[in-house]
Amino acid sequence: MNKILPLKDIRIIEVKSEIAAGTRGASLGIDALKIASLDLESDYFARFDSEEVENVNDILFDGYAHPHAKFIDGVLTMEERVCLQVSKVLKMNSFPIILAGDHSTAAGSISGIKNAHPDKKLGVVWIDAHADMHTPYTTPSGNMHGMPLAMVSNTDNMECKINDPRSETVDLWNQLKEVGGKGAKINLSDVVLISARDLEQPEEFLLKKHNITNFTTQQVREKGVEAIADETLALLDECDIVYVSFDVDSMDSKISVGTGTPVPNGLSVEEAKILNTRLIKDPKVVAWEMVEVNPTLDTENKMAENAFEILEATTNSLLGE
Ligand SMILES: NC(=[NH2+])NCCC[C@H](N)C(=O)O
Ligand SMILES: [Mn+2]
Repeated sequence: MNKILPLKDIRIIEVKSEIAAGTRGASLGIDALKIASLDLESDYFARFDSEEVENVNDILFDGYAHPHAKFIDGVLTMEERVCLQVSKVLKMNSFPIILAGDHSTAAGSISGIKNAHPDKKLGVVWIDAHADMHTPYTTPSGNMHGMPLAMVSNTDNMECKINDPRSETVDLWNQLKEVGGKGAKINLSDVVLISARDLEQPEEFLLKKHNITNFTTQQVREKGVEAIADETLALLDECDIVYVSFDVDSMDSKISVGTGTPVPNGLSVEEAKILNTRLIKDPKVVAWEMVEVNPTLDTENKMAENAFEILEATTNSLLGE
């Protein structure tokens, strides 16, 4: 193992939270990545400082009280904690690489970025099988990992209302939208989706309403991964800074067995690697996140090994290696 001194000050933020997923085990994803790094004989986790955000996973034992926003009280606590940590790392002039369990805490990451850069226009690249734009009023499952982009864009999507959440749920939802400061942290029109292929009607509605681009897996193949990365960044041209969120379920269900909501027709490991390594080279990108590795659904830690390869390659690309 050869030690390489980091050029940029990278800080790893570990968020072992899994309360907002529909299946159990995503909190173990970060440790699965560490095991993968050892099996692949990498010194990755010795190279960077890392800090863990304390989780509230114990509330899972009590059962949920809000059917249209399961464990929303815990989600609120986690968003606040992640927001604080991400904001702190950015204010230290470091680059946060966030390794998280379920995708809901990406709302905390985005709020933290906005908190550190209140005057900058923030764009989001969301590489995911899902659009994660539901609200308690539209969710088919009540799982809040399907809602982070609605939380940070101050979206209720009442036009597509199908659920009637209780007033206690609505109160907590309104508090969630205020984490890191009042009002929207991003505009949905400043989101680019890549490989989102399992959307419900309320999300399709938002895509149309805000003119959101969703590059399909087929387009990635036809145009080439590099071209898609460049087009994505060009679409966010008016944004001052960019956050990249990589949900491992963006990869095809043949490889993404070890994740809670796998979907066919996704990216290959190689495509995901090229995409992330290319995107992170853009100086506008201020934070990168990987989520939803769930080793309890996997065999022989395959997903974490693939995901780790992408993590290491992406980090090296950031460092210019
Ligand atoms: N981050 C994720 N894996 N999200 C999956 C969301 C699935 C579905 N749209 C739901 O709301 O339940
Ligand atoms: Mn997701």
